[in-house]
Amino acid sequence: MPQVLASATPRWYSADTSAPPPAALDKATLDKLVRTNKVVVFMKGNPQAPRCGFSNAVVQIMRMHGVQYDAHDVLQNEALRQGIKDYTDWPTIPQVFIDGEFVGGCDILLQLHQSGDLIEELKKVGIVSELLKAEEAKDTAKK
Ligand SMILES: N[C@@H](CCC(=O)N[C@@H](CS)C(=O)NCC(=O)O)C(=O)O
Repeated sequence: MPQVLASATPRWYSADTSAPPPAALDKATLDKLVRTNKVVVFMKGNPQAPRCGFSNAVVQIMRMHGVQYDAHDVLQNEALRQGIKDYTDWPTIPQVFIDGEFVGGCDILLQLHQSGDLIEELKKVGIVSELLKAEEAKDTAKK
């Protein structure tokens, strides 16, 4: 490559494919991470600024239910990004855990939300969904 072009190559461009992929986080670390709260979400970005539409959808669903959760931004940590995919054998982000158990990604969470099963899953771990509270308040007002 002529010198002038080489020096004009943007710093983020690299044709170097010999760099090793980042190590994935180990199972023991992830076992702990998925239990830091009753609900844990691995996402792109954070709840205030999701950086992918699927992660944003999960945030919106959690918000509707008024759920407090721990969110881990995989874009800040490549070892976490790969580690969580290996851990669940699930190829994509976001990933949602309830009580340490893998629930699924955005599509599954949306299905659970639409069927009403998310309210039940949350109830099992002692979380009363804001949607359930609103329904109950409506029923009480009718009586
Ligand atoms: N249908 C998936 C959509 C999620 C998805 O396709 N995520 C992609 C793009 S954000 C992904 O994580 N790709 C692998 C990666 O970025 O590491 C779901 O239900 O969560």
